[in-house]
Amino acid sequence: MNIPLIDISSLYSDNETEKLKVAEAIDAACQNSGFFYIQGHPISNARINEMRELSKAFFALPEAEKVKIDITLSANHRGYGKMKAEQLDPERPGDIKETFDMGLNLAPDHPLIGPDRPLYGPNQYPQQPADFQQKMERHYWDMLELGKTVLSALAIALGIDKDFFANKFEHPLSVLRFIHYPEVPQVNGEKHIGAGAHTDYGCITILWQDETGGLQVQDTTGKWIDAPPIEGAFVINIGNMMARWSNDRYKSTAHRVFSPSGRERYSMPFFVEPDFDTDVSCLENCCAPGETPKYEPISAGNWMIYCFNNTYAYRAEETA
Ligand SMILES: O=C(O)CCC(=O)C(=O)O
Ligand SMILES: [Fe+2]
Repeated sequence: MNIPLIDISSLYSDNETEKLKVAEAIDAACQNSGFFYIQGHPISNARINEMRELSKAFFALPEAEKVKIDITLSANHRGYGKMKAEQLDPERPGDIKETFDMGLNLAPDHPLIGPDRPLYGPNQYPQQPADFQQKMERHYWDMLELGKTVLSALAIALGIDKDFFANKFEHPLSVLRFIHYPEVPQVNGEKHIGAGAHTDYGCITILWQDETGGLQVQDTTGKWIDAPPIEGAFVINIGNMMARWSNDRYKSTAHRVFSPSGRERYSMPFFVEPDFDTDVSCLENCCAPGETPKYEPISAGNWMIYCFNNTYAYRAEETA
């Protein structure tokens, strides 16, 4: 299994032949490992450094400050997730990481908010620094544009209307997340897992990771393959929603963060997820005539809720 590095710059040009080449490279990667790197995207190094500093400053706040915006206080799954709040691999203890999640910031009285769509609502932000919200939201929208650009190539690759995905992000469920994996000393030579083995829930994930390394992807034989950091590149992987849409033409592959060194690490995934009510059912050309699709239709939002309830103890208790 290999994880190719794909230059997507021609997706920003008018050259249809070159776009098609990018789409074909992405198509092959999504069928093979479900993972690829991108370069030639418009997110600058300066921006990444700015977000990196913001993340570091946030996690360095006193625990008492961070828990004021704890994710358990949010009706729509936003805010600070403390150590072990998330258990990605049900076979292992909670993840040794802390997180901050933000998304589309809707005022509490927005008409989309209600018991039928519990993932919509306001964000929770720390009080300091003062420009935290502005920086987060600017990056959120820029990452969403990047996500939509990659999805336009996926639409070409899947042979569907090139705007099929583009018009499904009016009120996206997409989430920008900071993750901090603290330094963990090795005990009895035991290897340390920061994020347990899991697949992602949404369409695609666009991941920035720092220089530490530790991301691993499982191949079809069960072996773990390193997906090391490449400067200036993002790692992109297919999530379950895209696997459902494509009837598993595209693979939602298990991955984890494994840290033999136990060294501190920061990462920043952007989960590209469409509007709550988006119908996720098998694409017409991903199922042979007369064949039954592998997955039942479901709305994007209900799928996300189902997934969150399985990985967060606090949510499982609420819904039990
Ligand atoms: O931290 C990483 O590199 C990966 C995190 C991840 O897989 C996730 O949040 O879904
Ligand atoms: Fe993941």
